[in-house]
Amino acid sequence: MRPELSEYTPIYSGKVRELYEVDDEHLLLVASDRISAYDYILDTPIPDKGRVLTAMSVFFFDALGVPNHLAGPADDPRIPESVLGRALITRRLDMVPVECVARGYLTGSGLKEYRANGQVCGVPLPEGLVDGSRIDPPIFTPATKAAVGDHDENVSFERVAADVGLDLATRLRDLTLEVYSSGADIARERGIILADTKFEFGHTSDGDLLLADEVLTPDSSRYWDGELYEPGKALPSFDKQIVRDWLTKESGWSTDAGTPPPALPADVVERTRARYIEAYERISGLRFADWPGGAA
Ligand SMILES: CCOC(=O)Cn1cc(-c2ncnc(N)c2C#N)cn1
Repeated sequence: MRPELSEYTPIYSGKVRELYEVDDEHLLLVASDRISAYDYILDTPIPDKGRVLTAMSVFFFDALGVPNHLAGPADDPRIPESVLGRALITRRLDMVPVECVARGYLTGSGLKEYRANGQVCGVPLPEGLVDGSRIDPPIFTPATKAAVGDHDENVSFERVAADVGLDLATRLRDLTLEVYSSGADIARERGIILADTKFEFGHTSDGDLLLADEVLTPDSSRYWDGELYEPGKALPSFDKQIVRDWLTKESGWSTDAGTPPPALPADVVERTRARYIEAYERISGLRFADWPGGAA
């Protein structure tokens, strides 16, 4: 008999995920079906999004072989039925307050900084790069965690070293670049480009540094369709572009409307759900139908 979610104490609620306390040593990390676009949380959920992204995290945690915070399988008996398949039991860590970002392609806030001063987070880049340019080797571009609703602030490696110490900053950079490169190689072999990603790390009570949070999901990374990539061509988001295009080209809403986006039509929801499942099955080589928590 699985416990009810109400038996666990909620300790954190993000835009699309929640964290609960299971006991002194363990947490329950829950991924919702909510989707964000243009800094709004949309009213319309994408069925199974939480389960697909949880499956992606587990695939990468297993594939990357890096010490991490997972403390049980996807069907762990401590996971309530209501969130089975979109929740994981994790070790409770002392989180390092750094958003550990790796970039293999120049876009987003990195591109904005590059255009202003030819570097990103203090890392100088070659001249002449444009939106979508490859950054090889990838770079570590950390950020400080912003308050809910704000954007994270890009900071330099030196600032991270000043905040957490040079040794830990160096380990965070090395691990971030190693894990990103390994994950990006796996995805690229299967036709999907992970342009950039954000990791979080934490310490155990014994002082071990573990990879935490979600890893290499479409919510923590930019997913691009490798078949569409051309050097210097910024790509639409593999998972969110259907929603973005409907919102800005068909719904009558616009990002400067000053009003929340409208509800999504059923076909946009279903095509978006299918894109998440396609990304998971292509990258993992596994069937989403085999993942726990599906309709009985
Ligand atoms: C709702 C999702 O959580 C976050 O966005 C960031 N966050 C992570 C923790 C955390 N805290 C202790 N131990 C952990 N294993 C974790 C993890 N993961 C807190 N906030």
